[in-house]
Amino acid sequence: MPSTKLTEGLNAAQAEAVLHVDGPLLILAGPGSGKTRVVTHRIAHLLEQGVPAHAILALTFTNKAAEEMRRRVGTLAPGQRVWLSTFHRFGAKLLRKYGDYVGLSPNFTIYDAGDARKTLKRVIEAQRLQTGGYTADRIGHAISDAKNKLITADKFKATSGRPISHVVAEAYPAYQRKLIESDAVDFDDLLLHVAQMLHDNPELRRELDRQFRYVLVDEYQDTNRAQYVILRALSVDYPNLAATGDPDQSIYGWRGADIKNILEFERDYPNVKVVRLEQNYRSTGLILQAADELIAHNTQRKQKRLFTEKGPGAPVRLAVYGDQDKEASGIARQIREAIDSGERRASDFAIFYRINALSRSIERALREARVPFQMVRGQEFFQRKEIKDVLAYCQLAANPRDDVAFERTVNTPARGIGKKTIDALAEHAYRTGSPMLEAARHADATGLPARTAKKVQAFVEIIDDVTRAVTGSVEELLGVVLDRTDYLEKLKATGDEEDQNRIENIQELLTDARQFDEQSDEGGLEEYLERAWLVNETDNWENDADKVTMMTLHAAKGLEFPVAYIVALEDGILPHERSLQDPNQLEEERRLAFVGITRAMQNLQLSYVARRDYRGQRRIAIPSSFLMEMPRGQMDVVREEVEVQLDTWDADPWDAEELEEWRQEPPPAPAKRLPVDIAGLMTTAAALADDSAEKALPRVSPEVFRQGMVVVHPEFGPGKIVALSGSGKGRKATIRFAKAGERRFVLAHSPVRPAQG
Ligand SMILES: Nc1ncnc2c1ncn2[C@@H]1O[C@H](COP(=O)(O)OP(=O)(O)OP(=O)(O)O)[C@@H](O)[C@H]1O
Ligand SMILES: [Mg+2]
Repeated sequence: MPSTKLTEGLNAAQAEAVLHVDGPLLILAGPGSGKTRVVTHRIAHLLEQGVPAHAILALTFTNKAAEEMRRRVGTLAPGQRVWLSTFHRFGAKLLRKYGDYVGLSPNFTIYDAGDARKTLKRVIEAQRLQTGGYTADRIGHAISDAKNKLITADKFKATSGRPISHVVAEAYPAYQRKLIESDAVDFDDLLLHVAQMLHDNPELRRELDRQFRYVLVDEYQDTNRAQYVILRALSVDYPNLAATGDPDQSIYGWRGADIKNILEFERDYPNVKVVRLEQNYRSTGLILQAADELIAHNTQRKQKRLFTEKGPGAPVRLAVYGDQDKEASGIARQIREAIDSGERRASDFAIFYRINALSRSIERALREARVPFQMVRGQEFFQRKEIKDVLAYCQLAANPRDDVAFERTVNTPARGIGKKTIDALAEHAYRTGSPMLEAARHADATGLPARTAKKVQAFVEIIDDVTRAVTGSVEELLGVVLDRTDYLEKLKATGDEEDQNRIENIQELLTDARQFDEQSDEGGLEEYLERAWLVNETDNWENDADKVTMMTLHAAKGLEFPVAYIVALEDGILPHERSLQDPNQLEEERRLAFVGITRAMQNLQLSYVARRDYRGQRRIAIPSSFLMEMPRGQMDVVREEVEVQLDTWDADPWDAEELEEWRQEPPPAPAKRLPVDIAGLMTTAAALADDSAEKALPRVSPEVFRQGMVVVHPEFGPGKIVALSGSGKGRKATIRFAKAGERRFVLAHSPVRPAQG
């Protein structure tokens, strides 16, 4: 039986899922249990069973995941071209073909967030809509929210008690009309239009359902309403939908992802086969246990079993640093040493953070330690001004109704067409119901001064020339744009260093276009632009480069690394401050931490610092409440801060004798395991409020403390008691710390200990 090759090395549950052919299938399982592996093997198995490649559709959330799946299917079933894509690119493809169902031409433009926001602003201005003080950004978010929930512009209703909804009720339909008039869509439309088109046109739905007979979705827990409806519509007559997911890894609630989709799956397909995978093949036991205990604190979840046969492995390290620079250099040093000793290679390591802003000190430290690294960041290249400028010419040539591209290009590079002229053209376009390029074509009839009209005319001629070049290769087309606009020459002429960088970027764009022309068989400008606009955060990640990976926790989903670091486990960062008021959001933050922890295969370090410069402020950092929820007794607790404090001791006005005593018998030495229960490190407000956490604090009687005594505090380092008051549980101490200054503690609740302890 040929399929044994595909199930070789799989466990029974995995094999069962792989060999399942017809009928709905739901694979619910924790991290590292082989869900993604099952999807690829299942595709290969379907092919082996004689299912034609074009009848299989596999949807993922990032281009990288799609690419990786394509690669793996390629090795299992060489030469077969299955449709593997992200939801958004799949949506774009369908709309190119069937866009007339929703009023789009095949050349429609995809607006990124910036272009969409510009359009919204223009609409608000042109129609003089009352915004009630809400910014275009806020309104845009509300519209996006509605779209993700499949609430179309005509169905959106203002609700009393939500003032913004009254603004949105006016702005949303106007914005949507403008998009259609511009033959453009925003990202959300790529799903919304498709869902609507499938809903409104039963014959089209039937046709596509038949075409995509087998649909597979990985990371199903992150689907939103629109994606759910699309999947549902494609699996009515041929209900061969296979979804894999882990509700505990749902981290896109803020983008409308809805865990309910999993529950509805079981309702919509009553005869669904549900497979649970329970063996984790990725991580060692102690890492898994830390993850498991953390996620157990989420209330809205089902308990899952997950085991590993890898043994306990190394304990999870919990490292405390003085500040973010020490955190960064500490990590860089560890990595450097592991590489130098030959124990590890750079690509074994990943460093995760909650937000991109935290990456700066790490980047610097890795550079100083000469550790090669790659930072995975979104969209950047195609978001650069010069790149958007040049591509906007192509965009306008492809779609003459694209007013955003018109406004971007009409005076870039500067050709003496000012804001007044542009406003006059916009006004004329609005009145006559025509696109701005059309208004520009009749510039002499718009009442503009003759000289200005001439300049506008010259611009229109450039666009016409570019339009004639659209049928050629993308590289040639870009050549025509650069040639007709003198874009490069004008940058060269400024002599500005920034502009010289821009020139290099444009050259990189030309290279990118050349590669595209060579590789794509269908090719074409739309395809190229689509690729440019639908880039994901992880697109620039090279998984075969020997470099340390740095990325946000969101980007880390689905990946794995032998060694992982999660930095800044501090309240307000992870969990993010936005989530602190809302239990649902707090649970999503916990899932995000869970995703991070479960990326690690053999080693995991979690860290926080005592002081962090963040958002332009230096502040005392409070360890994340999530740390309290993990099995701290089994972690390796490492502090590097005390040493630092001693180094700066001289600045302190304490007497020399006392200092000498300190040096001879130092408190917890750097980089050594503390005898203190790690719970003692957790001085969060939560710890004080939470009875069980309090019990875990080291038991030192408040009566032990004396005036003048040298004590140590896990965050602030060593300090000296300068005042005492009260007694028993109410005994309070004022302690002066070398760096953090004077602070007051209720001793019974504080982790302060005598220095010798
Ligand atoms: N039966 C197996 N035998 C050996 N290794 C396996 C087996 N199944 C999966 N693996 C390996 O375990 C690791 C995790 O698998 P995979 O990435 O498919 O898990 P996942 O469930 O998709 O995880 P996540 O939820 O994080 O996306 C991979 O390195 C994979 O190759
Ligand atoms: Mg996976």
